[in-house]
Amino acid sequence: MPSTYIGFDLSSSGLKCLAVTADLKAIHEEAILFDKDLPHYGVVGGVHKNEKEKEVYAPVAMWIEALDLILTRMKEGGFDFSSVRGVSGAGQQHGSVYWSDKAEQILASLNPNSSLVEQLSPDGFTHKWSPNWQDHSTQTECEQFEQAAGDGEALARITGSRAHHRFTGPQIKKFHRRHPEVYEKTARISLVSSFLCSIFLGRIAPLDISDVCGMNLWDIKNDDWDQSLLTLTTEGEKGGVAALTAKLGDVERTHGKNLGKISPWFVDRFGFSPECAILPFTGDNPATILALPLRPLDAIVSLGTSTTLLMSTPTYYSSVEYHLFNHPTTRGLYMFMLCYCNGALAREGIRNQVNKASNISSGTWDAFDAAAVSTPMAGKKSPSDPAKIGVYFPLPENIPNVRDGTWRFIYKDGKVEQTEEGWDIPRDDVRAILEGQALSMRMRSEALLAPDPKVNGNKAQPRRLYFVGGGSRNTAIMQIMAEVLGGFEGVYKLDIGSNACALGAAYYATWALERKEGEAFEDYVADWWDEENQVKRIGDSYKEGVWEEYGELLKGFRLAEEKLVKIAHN
Ligand SMILES: Nc1ncnc2c1ncn2[C@@H]1O[C@H](COP(=O)(O)OP(=O)(O)O)[C@@H](O)[C@H]1O
Ligand SMILES: O=C(CO)[C@@H](O)[C@H](O)COP(=O)(O)O
Repeated sequence: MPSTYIGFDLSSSGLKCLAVTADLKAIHEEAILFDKDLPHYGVVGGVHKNEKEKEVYAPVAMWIEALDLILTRMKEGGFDFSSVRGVSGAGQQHGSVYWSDKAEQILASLNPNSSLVEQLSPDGFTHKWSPNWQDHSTQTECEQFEQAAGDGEALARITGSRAHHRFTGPQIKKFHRRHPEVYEKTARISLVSSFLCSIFLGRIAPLDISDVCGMNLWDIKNDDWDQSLLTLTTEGEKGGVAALTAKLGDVERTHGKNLGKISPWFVDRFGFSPECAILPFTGDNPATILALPLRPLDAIVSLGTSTTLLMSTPTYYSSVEYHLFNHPTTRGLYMFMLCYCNGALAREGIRNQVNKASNISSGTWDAFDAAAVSTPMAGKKSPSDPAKIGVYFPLPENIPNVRDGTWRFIYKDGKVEQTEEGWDIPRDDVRAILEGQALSMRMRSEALLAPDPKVNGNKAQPRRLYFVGGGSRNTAIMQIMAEVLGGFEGVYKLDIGSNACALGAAYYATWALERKEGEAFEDYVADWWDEENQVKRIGDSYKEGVWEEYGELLKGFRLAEEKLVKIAHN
């Protein structure tokens, strides 16, 4: 049996695991879906919601039980854990886990005859929930963060992002305001990525240098915590900054560092080699960019619960419009990200309405897809018809920062009007949601894709457009989004697209252990990259005339969004 390397993805909807060999061939995939496989937690989409307080949170015990279950299934399926040389992983970003002072001792002495959940929960934690990235309960804290830095732009210059409800700094500040005695009793705070890593390591793991940028606390350029933001976070809390930095622990600045050997619990219970190495675990989006040999101007659209647009860039050019994170493997590179709360769930909402209108009861995508491809661009049956523009936010949104709702517009002769006149609802909503989601991404990535006469001529579009995530199973969705976004070298989907994040984590583990002295991650992946088998070309993305016509529609979309922000500002 050749050596293998595994990557985990602890995402919103489930826990996924993927194993590769040193030449980056995927050999095994496994997934646990929280709603279906662990129904006793009563979650929907992996989370609980308190609508009144705009809180969204997940049970930490469910994640732990999922880990035991996924490994059990792999073992029962015949997976040979003794072949695993290294483990890495990824976690949904921004979520935090609150460990008790007993946690280190429990982690270090796990009994292989008992499950993880029996041993770690509840004594290992001071709080049994982890705030989820869909949480919108920290408006006050976000305002304080931006004021402390000067404004949103200034905060983005320091931390890579303006203040966001889901970011861990504002969440921790709210946590000690709401539960001061629980905060005080908390010995350590992990991100979801370092939480999962800690279980494998048998001690609390350091935070990852990329994932730490999702906290609004890390000064990216100075490579350290921002002291004034830590002070703000701990305001009114008697332990102050010293207590918080002790709870947060170290941030691992060495990319690909071998953090130590796997905890004996995994050796005894599942047959891992005692020599198996644990590598840093990063955020789900940083891990996704590791699943492909991304070059400058290549863009990934990840169609998961959240919908994200990801790029790798050497330029630290911050803005309130998007996020910059440290690249997970390469110093001096940054990950550019747009992240929408209303991704897959919003698309599913329209799908359900279309199915209901056609008396289709199951969650199939056929009627949605048929409506998507048979509706003309912007719902215009003839050139003189007004264009239809729709914005669908079943959840409050970050981009732009507005409340939940649905807004329909028509656009003609340079003017937008909010109206449902002429709309065939829900049929026209299908094309409108896909175009609207892609137009928003196009509008906000234009600066990074600035025209370059040597590369993309005079068109602000990506080189290659890659689709990943659950929605990359859907050709109609990808086709329409690709027409809006362009991609002068074509549109591709990753073969294991619905598991890109776990794949990126498995590549990270492989590179960390197998690289030659000083070999960059990009070079390692490029050496083993098998274009024919790892990606599928879906077609030409840039269609002359179509992309330009969407450029015209973008002017209407911009006006519609301006109107919307006025009506629905959070
Ligand atoms: N055939 C399909 N067409 C469109 N969307 C799909 C299809 N299959 C799955 N999805 C979407 O993929 C989403 C899950 O994607 P995934 O990347 O696994 O999510 P996450 O990593 O956020 O947990 C589901 O919410 C579903 O809407
Ligand atoms: O909040 C963000 C990124 O800022 C989300 O992308 C989360 O990281 C969770 O993603 P999924 O589990 O939905 O893919």
